[in-house]
Amino acid sequence: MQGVNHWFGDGEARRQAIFDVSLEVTRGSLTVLAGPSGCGKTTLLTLVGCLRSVQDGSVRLLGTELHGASAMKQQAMRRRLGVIFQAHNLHESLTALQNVLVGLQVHGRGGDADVQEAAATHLLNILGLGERITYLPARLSGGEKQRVAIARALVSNPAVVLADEPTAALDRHSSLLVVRMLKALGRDRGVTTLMVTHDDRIHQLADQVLFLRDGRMTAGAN
Ligand SMILES: Nc1ncnc2c1ncn2[C@@H]1O[C@H](COP(=O)(O)OP(=O)(O)OP(=O)(O)O)[C@@H](O)[C@H]1O
Repeated sequence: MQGVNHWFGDGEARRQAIFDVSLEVTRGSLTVLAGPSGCGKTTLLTLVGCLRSVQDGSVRLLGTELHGASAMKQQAMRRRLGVIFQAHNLHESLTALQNVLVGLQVHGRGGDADVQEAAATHLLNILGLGERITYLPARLSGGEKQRVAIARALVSNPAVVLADEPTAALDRHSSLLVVRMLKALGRDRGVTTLMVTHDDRIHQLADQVLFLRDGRMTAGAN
């Protein structure tokens, strides 16, 4: 990102939420975005994730400029991302496994159904949900649902993972598992993760921690 500004609302209600933000995230790294509630973390994630259009400044994602990118281009870029947001948005009528497989369909990945199912099952196993792959979300705890959403985001082998508080509902053991998994994906496959989290333990494991305050980058936690 270079010199990014962003506004919400129109007319009298128009407010600037992001002020001249520049940042760089290296391929394969785990970067944490931190800062108080309302400082603009989610806004930045949604700009990188092509979920909002860039209004001012430059956002380059995987070598592509997003400022001025067409809707089609933005859609194509979204297919290369794995997105984990706070609201899990699991389909209530689908099992854990089926919810993960939806992650592949959304990304337009064809291929052998058995291979896909094996990949999804493998991820759910690693995330400690092996016993629950046939459960509907209603029978899963908040943390279990969150892990299904994580598996869904990762199953399509995204180049970039964007995660907003992905470990908020997880205990210490599961949080560390998820972060170690993301770090391993970075090391082995060059997957880049940009994550919003308040969890200090994750800050310690990150390659880079960026702090925001009132929509501006700051030098450190304050
Ligand atoms: N859709 C919107 N319309 C108007 N204002 C918005 C909208 N989304 C965010 N804002 C405002 O922009 C600012 C940044 O919000 P944002 O959600 O990015 O903060 P955050 O750091 O992610 O907060 P939290 O940690 O509470 O999730 C806040 O002042 C918020 O009220």
